[in-house]
Amino acid sequence: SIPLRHGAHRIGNRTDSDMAHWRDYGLGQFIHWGLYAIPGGFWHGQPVNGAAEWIRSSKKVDPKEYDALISQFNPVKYDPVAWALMAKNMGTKYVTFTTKHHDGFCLWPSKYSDFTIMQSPWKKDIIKPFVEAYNKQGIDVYLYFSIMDWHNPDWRYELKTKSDSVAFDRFKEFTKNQLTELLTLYPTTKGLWFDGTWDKSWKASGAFSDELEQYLKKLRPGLVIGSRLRADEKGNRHLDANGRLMGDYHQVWERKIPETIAEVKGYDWECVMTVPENQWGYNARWSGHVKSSSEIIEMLANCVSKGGNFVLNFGPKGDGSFREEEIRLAKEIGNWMAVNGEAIYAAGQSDFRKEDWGYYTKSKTSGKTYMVVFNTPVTNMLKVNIPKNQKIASQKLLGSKQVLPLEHIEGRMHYIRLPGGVRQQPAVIELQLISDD
Ligand SMILES: C[C@@H]1N[C@@H](C#Cc2ccccc2)[C@H](O)[C@@H]1O
Repeated sequence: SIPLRHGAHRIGNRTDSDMAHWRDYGLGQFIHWGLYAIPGGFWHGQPVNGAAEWIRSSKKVDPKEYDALISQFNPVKYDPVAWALMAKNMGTKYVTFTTKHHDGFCLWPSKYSDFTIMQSPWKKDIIKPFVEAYNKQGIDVYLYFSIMDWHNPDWRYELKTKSDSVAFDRFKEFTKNQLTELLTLYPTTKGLWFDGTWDKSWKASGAFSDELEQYLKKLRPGLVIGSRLRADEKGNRHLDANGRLMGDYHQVWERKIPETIAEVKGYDWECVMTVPENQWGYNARWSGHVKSSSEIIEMLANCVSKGGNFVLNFGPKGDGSFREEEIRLAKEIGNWMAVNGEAIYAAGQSDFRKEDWGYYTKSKTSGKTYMVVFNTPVTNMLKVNIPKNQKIASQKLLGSKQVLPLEHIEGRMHYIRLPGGVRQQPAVIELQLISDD
């Protein structure tokens, strides 16, 4: 292997209780909120292509005019208690909240920047009441932080000259100071979700990213940090030059889900997903496909069946209220989770071979296996290939507890018959297995 000073320092996944707790979440919420929620994808009355939270980078937008939005940020409908209740009712176990996106606007009173909530009409910390409200609902809080900061004059995409490096050294110090602030002001933070680390300047800062991660974990032992923070000294990200994961979980799964278990490569991982095609911040015009609650539940079950967590993004409006589509989705997902959550929480990959009708998950607590059914065959007969040395002791529909007919086909192959009728939401069957010596 290639000798590295700033590559992965651990081979294999974390084995501590904080990471075991992270592994069991199942369902998370992402919230993208900031100045970009004010224009909501429009500029001077015209729609701007691309993600709403990237609008400052559009050729149609004068950055100075964008930055002046700070004088309009006064979210009179911001109600973190109501936000946390909506998340709780959805069945959320953890939330990741944007403290600073690429535009550099800080939702907390950072003393290292003049572009914060304190210079807006709101003049109050947004993050503190958010953390308190979510923690009160038993939801763990993770803080999103963009390394790339378009507002900071010391940010560089590339280090071409000596003066670039001098400026970027100041920028690194600024970054470390802001992160220290966040962990000090919000000590219940369970982890940091880094973004904006794809440019050459950061790829050339592998040693710093390594030292920063070690500094943060010393400051907050147990902190969970994904693979998007680090670069090794050769500029590799996520996996170092020896193909080893740099971080506590694989953070590449943005708006995509591994097709196969093999693609997971045994790492801890989560998928972060938008409701429309690619909008994280509020966009007044959702164009293209908007996902239904059943589609989202399928993505959730798919991720859990492959040992990962699924995190759904919400983009509140500039006034702090949520759009109707997101309120409805949270309710519909919550209704399903209330009945079927045991197939998702503290669950992961099962011993069964995947079938066309949907996904198997296995509970780490009860040991039960669950069939999360999305594609009901016209026969209503679900193929089940029972693993060797096991047999099914019971097969019940979650919710109704209705025992379903089990029919042996041949060898390990069986059929479980689903009751007929049209279903609005995916059905879940609980399998109790016993050894078949
Ligand atoms: C979690 C998501 N990461 C951010 C991004 C991006 C991005 C940037 C360049 C090319 C493709 C994707 C989005 O703005 C959102 O914050």
